[in-house]
Amino acid sequence: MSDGLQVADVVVRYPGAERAAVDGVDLAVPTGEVVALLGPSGCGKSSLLRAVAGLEPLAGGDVAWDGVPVAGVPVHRRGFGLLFQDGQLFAHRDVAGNVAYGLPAGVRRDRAARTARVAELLDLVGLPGTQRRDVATLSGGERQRVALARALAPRPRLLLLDEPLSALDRGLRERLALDLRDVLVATATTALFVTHDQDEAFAVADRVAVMDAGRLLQVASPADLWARPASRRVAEFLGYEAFVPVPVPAAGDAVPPAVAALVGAARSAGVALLPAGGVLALAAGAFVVVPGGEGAERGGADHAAGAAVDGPGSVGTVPGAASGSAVGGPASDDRHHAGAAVDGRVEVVRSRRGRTEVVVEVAGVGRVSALAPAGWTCAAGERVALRVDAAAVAGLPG
Ligand SMILES: Nc1ncnc2c1ncn2[C@@H]1O[C@H](COP(=O)(O)OP(=O)(O)OP(=O)(O)O)[C@@H](O)[C@H]1O
Repeated sequence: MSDGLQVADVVVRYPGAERAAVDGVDLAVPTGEVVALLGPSGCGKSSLLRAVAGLEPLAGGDVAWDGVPVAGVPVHRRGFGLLFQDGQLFAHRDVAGNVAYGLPAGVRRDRAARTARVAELLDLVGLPGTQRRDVATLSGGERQRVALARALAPRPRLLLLDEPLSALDRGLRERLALDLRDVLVATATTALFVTHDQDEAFAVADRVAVMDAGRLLQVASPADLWARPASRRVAEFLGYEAFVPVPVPAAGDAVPPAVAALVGAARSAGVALLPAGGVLALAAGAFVVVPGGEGAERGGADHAAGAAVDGPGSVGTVPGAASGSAVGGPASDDRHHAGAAVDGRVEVVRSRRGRTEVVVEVAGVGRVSALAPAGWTCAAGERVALRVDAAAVAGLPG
């Protein structure tokens, strides 16, 4: 028998709606695991969460805990905790009163036990000593911490969180996402966490379930999802910004140097093998600016010579290309050389967290965001040398 939450072929349909909001979803969340439901607005994340909670009726499928269906069990009897975007604190109770509200009746009635447990929960969420604070005086982040303490108070067997951080500003959200993960891990809480923010999903969850148009597209650990998105749709949603077909092998076909460099670097770095007809997905940072243009000079030879496909799913340089900048061949395991063959035209220069990031137009690839070393900058219109960072490149099926 499986432990934890099992969602089997669940369908949620709203009256009058043309299509189901949740359309046959299967998902398991074993005890102790934190799973993020990630997807664009309207894809059905909240509907699925609410169906698990018992707040929406199932139009099909089953929800079970430890193998026992919970469909007939009322919301408050499921042993599931809920936390929403607005923690919905009780304005007429202080912090301790809000947290204590979540405690089981036995603990709530025992004054010493209640005091101790409230203090323990407030320590856990990083708000020690705030018991007597009026909740109206708390910041948005503090309010959500209190709401989290209240939700954890009854030790729910499953905590359902619906965009709990989305009302907060970005910096705070990032910090709270990490704190939230720490709290869930420290309390061994099984959790299903809805978000539309990739970074948040990756920061909080053990596994991420990517959802689109009522269906699950892929469920994997953050690292696996990032390295091996199952489809272009998933990759787009994770933030991959350019897609380049892997050249189909045909002796003598010219391959743009940037594409040759990408394929070479990806192969060298062990990116999942690229079948002929597959696609390379590039995230911001797949190209990195090489200051001083030393890469462009070396790349000049490649540029002039062009490159050619040399085997199934692989790319190499044509005979005559400078060997120091050969790309993609079995003998070339050098990312720097691979990338040094490439240059691009800067279209936009912007600053991100004090570092320069440029949008470059790269022949054969298109517009991509390239990262620059600290302290470096340039102007729109300049050509810059680029190298490939295979950590921001993934292979997709064609
Ligand atoms: N109570 C409702 N009645 C009718 N349609 C609804 C209801 N709630 C949601 N929907 C519709 O169901 C679909 C899925 O909505 P849902 O809120 O589950 O998506 P979501 O992924 O959580 O979106 P968001 O991130 O914007 O909250 C949408 O098309 C939405 O308009």
